[in-house]
Order: sequence, then structure tokens, then C-alpha cells
Amino acid sequence: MGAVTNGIKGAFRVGQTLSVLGRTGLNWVRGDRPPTPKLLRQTFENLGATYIKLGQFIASSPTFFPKEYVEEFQYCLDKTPSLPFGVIKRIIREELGRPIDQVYSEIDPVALASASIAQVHAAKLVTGEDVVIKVQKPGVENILLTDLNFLYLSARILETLAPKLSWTSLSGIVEEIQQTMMEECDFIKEANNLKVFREFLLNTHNDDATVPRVYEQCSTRRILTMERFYGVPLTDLDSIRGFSKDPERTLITAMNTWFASLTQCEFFHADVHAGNLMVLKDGRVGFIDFGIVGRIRPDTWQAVSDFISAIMVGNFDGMADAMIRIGVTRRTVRVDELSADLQRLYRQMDRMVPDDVPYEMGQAEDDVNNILMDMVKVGESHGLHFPREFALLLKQFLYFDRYVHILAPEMDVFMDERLTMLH
Ligand SMILES: Nc1ncnc2c1ncn2[C@@H]1O[C@H](COP(=O)(O)OP(=O)(O)OP(=O)(O)O)[C@@H](O)[C@H]1O
Repeated sequence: MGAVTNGIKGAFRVGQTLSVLGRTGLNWVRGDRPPTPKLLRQTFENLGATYIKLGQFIASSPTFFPKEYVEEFQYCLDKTPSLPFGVIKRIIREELGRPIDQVYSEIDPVALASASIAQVHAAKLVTGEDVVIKVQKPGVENILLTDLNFLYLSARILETLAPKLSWTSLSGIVEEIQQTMMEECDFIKEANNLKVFREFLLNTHNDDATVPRVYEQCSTRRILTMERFYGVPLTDLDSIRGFSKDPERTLITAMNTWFASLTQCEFFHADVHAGNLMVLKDGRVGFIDFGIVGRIRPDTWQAVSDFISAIMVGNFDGMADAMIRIGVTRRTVRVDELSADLQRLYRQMDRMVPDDVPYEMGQAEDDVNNILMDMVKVGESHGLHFPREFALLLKQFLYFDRYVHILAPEMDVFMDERLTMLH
């Protein structure tokens, strides 16, 4: 019975997707010309959850995709109309397995926020605490599963945008997005992440940052009840001034906490966009939404650090050796061959950048991206793949870079001694 319903739902989803694509003109899917950035963004928004995440991935990967798409996809919003309160109440009731009023004394029928996977309602527990309930929308997991049919299509879209990437790594990227989203559908995992991060703050004696306390007795796979935070998103400079005398200091606390988690927590928060960092009324920084986290093993960190040192001194064997330790492969990669290819890449670059040409603003950033991109390609030609954790890390660096521009434009992140983890 279950399989049959899934089959029907799957077919329906396929039809739905095709009809959205049909409205925007299917030709580009067959490969002629990529659609304009705006059209592609709107198409993704219409297609919902999976494609929105794909769009956000494009927005956060300037290394891989053309500038005009990266810029347009900054506006790829995950805001969907909220479901009627009746539906939400039914889900909460089902998940609790007992009458709602035995657990909550009130629930605000108007949602605080609504995105493709979940919607959030403010509530009060019968024991008096202010909480929020994050409720998973019905059928979300199913949509994601049936969208798996579109792995090929999504990879095909990315291929037209980023012809430099190999088919294997494109399919890998899409598969990983899917996997991350499936994980986001399990709130027990998210509750556990919140608890682990709380312990990390406790162990590192960090009183300047906090995460919502989880109420386990009323949290399940599909509903998550947690402490309610009162505050404003970190990027809302005017409102922050109301809570914190020194917004720059607040940003530094957020960044230090996040950087410390890279090495002292078993995972890092991999989605710290504007709405997920709050400045609370008492001035502390609140981290919310631990649906997406990244994990990097200690030996991989060591390899990253060795890689950077090798670049600094121009040691190609060292770079090759570190790259092999960072990457994932089923083949045996030869250090000497990879090293020779990296050296060739460097020689080419030397020839490409004549010293007497004046450097333009922004060019340095583009160059770094291109060099990284070329190195990834060299690695790939030897059968190496780089774990998705690196895309997630890079994304966070870009977010922080943006926050620094907004909140502390004068700050030099490489020199400022208050930033403990970069020194
Ligand atoms: N503990 C909390 N206290 C107060 N508000 C909260 C809390 N948790 C979530 N919210 C509100 O609900 C919004 C959505 O929550 P959350 O980010 O966890 O959900 P999401 O569906 O993963 O959304 P997104 O994709 O935008 O990150 C937040 O931006 C915030 O406004």
C-alpha cells in the first residue's frame, strides 16, 4: 500500500516539475543555452524545497558558477506561505500522542516563520516556559525522495552553468544536497545537535553565546520544541544597537564561537546565514537552526594545515601529499605525478600574470577562486574528490565576510587581535 501511494505521489511530483519547467521553456534543459539568471531563480523557487537548496548552493559557490548566477541566487528565498493552523495542530497532536493542552497552555496560531521544510510557532508550556515549536510540513520527505528522480536533471542544469566541473562531481554535489536535506527532515538529529553545541559552549566556558534549550518530552522526528529567543537577526544593524553597545564586538563573539567549534565541537554549524544568528536582548549571541551541520575529521584538519604550509613555501610534493589526504578516492594516487601537475599549473599561472599589468579591485578574489578551481580540477584528473564539508566551510567564510562588511567595515580580520581563531 505504502509503495503504491509513494509511486503515485512520485508520478505526481514528476508531472508537477515538468509543468513548471514547461512554463519557463524546456529547451535549455536539453542543453542549447542556459536560461537567464532571473528566470532560473524563479523556476527554482516555483519547484520548491530541493531546487531552492540547489539555488542556495549556487549562491554560495562563486568558485564554481558564473558571477551573474551567483549574484542572482543570493535572492533565492526559502519563504513559503504558512499552512493553516488546523493542519499544524493536527500534526502536533499526532506527534505528541496526547491532547495538546496537556503540554502547551497556548500556541500562537500565526506562524513566526514559514519555509519549505518547516514552519515555526510561538507557544507556552503548561509549566510556564516560553517556547517555539518547529513543525515539519506534511509530505516533505516524500517530495524530497521523489525529487531524487530529478538528480539527473539538476546535475544537467549545473553542467550548463559550470562546464568546468566533471559530471561525477556534479552528480556528487546534487546527491549531497539531497542527503543533507533528508537529514534536515529528522528533528531528533537537530535536537541532538542543539544539545551537543550547548555542551561545547559549557566546556569552553563561553557565556557570550547560547543555543535554545530543547524540550525532549515534546520533541519528535517531526516537531521540535525549544526555548524561545527574543532578539533580532545579526545583520539588522539598527535594531542590534538597541541591545548591544558594540555591534562589532557581537560579531567577533559570533565568529570566535563558530571558529572554536571547528576544532572543539564534533561538528560546525553549516548554515549561519543572517536569520540563524540572533542578538538577544541581554546582548548574547543566539545560534539557531542546527538542521545542517558539517563534520571534519581531525586528520583532515591536519592535512588542510599542511596544505596551506606547503603552498606558503612552494613545496609541490607537500601540496600533493596533503591533497591526497584531504580528498576521497578509490584509486591509488601517485604523489610524484600529482606534484608534477601542480607544478605545471603554477608555471602556467606565472606566465598568465605579467607583473607590469595594474591589479584591479576584486581581481585578487577572482584569481584565488580560479586557482582553487584549477587545483580542484587537477586533483579530480587524478581521481580525487573533495568532501562536501569543504563547500560548507567555504560558504560560512563567505557569510562571515559579508557580515564584516555590514557590521564592521573598518575591521581587518587578519590583523584584529580580538579574533582569536585566526591567529
Ligand atoms: N528558538 C527560537 N526562538 C525564536 N525564534 C526562533 C527560534 N527558532 C526559530 N525561530 C524563528 O523561526 C525562523 C525559522 O527557523 P529555522 O531557521 O530553525 O527554520 P528553517 O525552516 O530551517 O528556516 P531557514 O531555512 O530559513 O533557516 C527563524 O529565522 C526565527 O525567526
